[in-house]
Amino acid sequence: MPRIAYFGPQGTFTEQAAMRFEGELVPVETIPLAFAAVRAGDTEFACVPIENSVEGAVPATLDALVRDEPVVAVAETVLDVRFSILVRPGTTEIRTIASHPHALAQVREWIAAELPGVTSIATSSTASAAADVERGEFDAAVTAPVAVHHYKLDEYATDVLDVPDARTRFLLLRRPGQLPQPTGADRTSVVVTTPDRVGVLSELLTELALRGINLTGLESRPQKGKLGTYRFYIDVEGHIAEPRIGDALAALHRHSREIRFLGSFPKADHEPVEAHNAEFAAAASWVDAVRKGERG
Ligand SMILES: O=C(O)C(=O)C[C@]1(C(=O)O)C=C[C@@H](O)C=C1
Repeated sequence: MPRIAYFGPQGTFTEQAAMRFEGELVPVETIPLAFAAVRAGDTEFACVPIENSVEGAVPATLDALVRDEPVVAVAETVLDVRFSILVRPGTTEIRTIASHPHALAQVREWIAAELPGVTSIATSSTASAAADVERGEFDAAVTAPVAVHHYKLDEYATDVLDVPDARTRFLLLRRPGQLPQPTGADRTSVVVTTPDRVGVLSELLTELALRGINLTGLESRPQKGKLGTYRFYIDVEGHIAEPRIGDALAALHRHSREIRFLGSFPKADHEPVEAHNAEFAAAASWVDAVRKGERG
C-alpha cells in the first residue's frame, strides 16, 4: 500500500482528508515536512490543505509548492469544516485558546463573544493545539471534531464557526510521473513568475479567456526577494491533455519568466467542464489538412 505523509498529528482536518485516499497514513508535524517526505521518496504521496472558503489560501502550502524539486497534485478533496473547542476535564476558566492560524481566523467572532479577553495562540495545527492543551500548556484548543477521540480532552463547545458552510480543499501530491487520465471534470494548476512590465498579468488571463478556459483560482505570493515582486498561482478548469489547455499553457510559458506545472486532476465536485474540445480538434485537423495542401 502506498504511504501518504499528511499534515498531522492525528486528529487534524488534513488527516480526515487523507483518509479519503487509499494508502497508509504517515503523520508529520508541518506542511513543509509533508512536502519533504514526498520529495525525498519517504512516502509516495503527501496530503496538505490548499485553500479555505473563509480564510483563503494556505500560505505554507503555496510556498512549499515552488520550493525545491517539483511535485504535482494528482487528486483533490473538499471537507466541510466546523470546529470543536476542547479543554482538559474539570476546566473552569479559559484564559488561553490555541490553534492553527486558519482555524483561529474562522472562529474569531465566536471567541470574542463567548470567551472575551482570552489570549489566542497560534500553533502548528489544530491537533497539535489539542496535544498542547492535554499537556497543560494552554487552556483550550480549536480543533476538528474528531480530535476529541485522540486526546484526553472534553468538548467545551461543538459546531463552532463564524461563517456557516465553511469548506477546505486539500491536495494529494506526488513527484512528477504519469498524469491522471482526463475525466471531463478536471482542474489544472500552474504557478508563474512574470517579467516586470505593464499588462503582463492581463496578457496571461487573456490567453485563457481567448480559449474559453474558466479560471477557478488566482493567488499571488511574494517572490521573497525584491519588494513588490510576486508569483501567480493559476487554477483553471480542464486537463493538460486537452488541446486548448495545452495550447494555453504553452502561451503562458511564452509570457512567463518561470512556470511550474502543479497538476491536472479530477475536480472534487465532478462538475463536467464545458470544453469545446470538438471545435478545437476540428480546427486543428483543418490546419493540418491545409498544411498538407489537402484543403483550402
Ligand atoms: O490544522 C488542521 O487541522 C489542518 O488540517 C489545517 C487547516 C488549514 O490549514 O486550513 C485545515 C482546515 C481548517 O480550515 C483549519 C486548519
